[in-house]
Amino acid sequence: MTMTTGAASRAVGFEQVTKAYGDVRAVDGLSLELHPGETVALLGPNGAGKSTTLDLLLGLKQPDSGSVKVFGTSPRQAIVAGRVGAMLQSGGLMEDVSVVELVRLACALHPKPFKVDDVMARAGVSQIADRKVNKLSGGQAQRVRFALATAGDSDLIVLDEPTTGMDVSARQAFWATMREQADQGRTVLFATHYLEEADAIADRVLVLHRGRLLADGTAAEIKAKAGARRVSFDLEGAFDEAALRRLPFLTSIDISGQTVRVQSSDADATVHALYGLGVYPRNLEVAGLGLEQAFVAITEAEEAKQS
Ligand SMILES: Nc1ncnc2c1ncn2[C@@H]1O[C@H](COP(=O)(O)OP(=O)(O)OP(=O)(O)O)[C@@H](O)[C@H]1O
Repeated sequence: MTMTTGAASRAVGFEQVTKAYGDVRAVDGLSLELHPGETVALLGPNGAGKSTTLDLLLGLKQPDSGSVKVFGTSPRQAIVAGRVGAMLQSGGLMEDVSVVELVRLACALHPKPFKVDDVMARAGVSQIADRKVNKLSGGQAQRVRFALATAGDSDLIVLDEPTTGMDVSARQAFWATMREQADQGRTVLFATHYLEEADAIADRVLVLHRGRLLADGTAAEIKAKAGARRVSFDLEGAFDEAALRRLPFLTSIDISGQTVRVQSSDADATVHALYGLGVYPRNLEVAGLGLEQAFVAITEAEEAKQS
């Protein structure tokens, strides 16, 4: 991938990056470029390489080969320059300090800090300013990590499973704030297992599998890539279950009483064949896959290819 000098200084790029632990290739020839103002979700099954990718991006791990550039410099240089804010899953919070003391420290360390009160308010931790950080609930600790990640005017915000442990209103407030950050031209990259969040929030979705990029596009493009559609209908009276199971292009079928739900790689052909069985389906619905089903279809197809 080649970038012009101006674009390179604004972009975040992985070029043919590989990182192995013994025999396990956690990241395997990964190339991608992230742009200002993008909100990007990083998805993948357990062990796909998401955390390793974020660690490489933050300079916490070094690639075995390939290069990681953050705004045209190394991840370390970008962090020292205050261009990166991060919220990691495991990042322990200091013991025995209060929330406001910790946020003050993060602001003091940032080259382009925001006002402590603003950071606290944005992260929704003003009410617990004097609480010791080792006495916080899981969701409160996440909000404090969020405050630390947004203590200054960074250009890239990296979030690993940011909403784990947050209640519904905390999640909504969190994502509204992240949307503002992206609207102001920052790049927001988050790894998540909550596919509905990726669907609702991300402009771009990256699907990792065994360290490789399986899909890269909008949520709608990823759903289309999976190809399959959902068909559901009700049948009256007795019907031939075996014949239903033999319908063409089915990738899955679930028969529950009189209700049948199938997933088909060619819904038109499946529905046509259904009428050919001489049954009269009621409440027939044909719908695209949700991001979660598309994700499962894409990763399972890849597993099947590799085994
Ligand atoms: N320090 C390590 N030593 C050895 N193997 C590791 C190490 N860290 C990660 N791995 C392996 O590398 C692969 C990628 O792990 P990684 O944590 O990046 O995946 P992930 O997508 O973040 O997974 P999860 O969704 O479970 O958090 C896995 O097979 C994991 O077992």
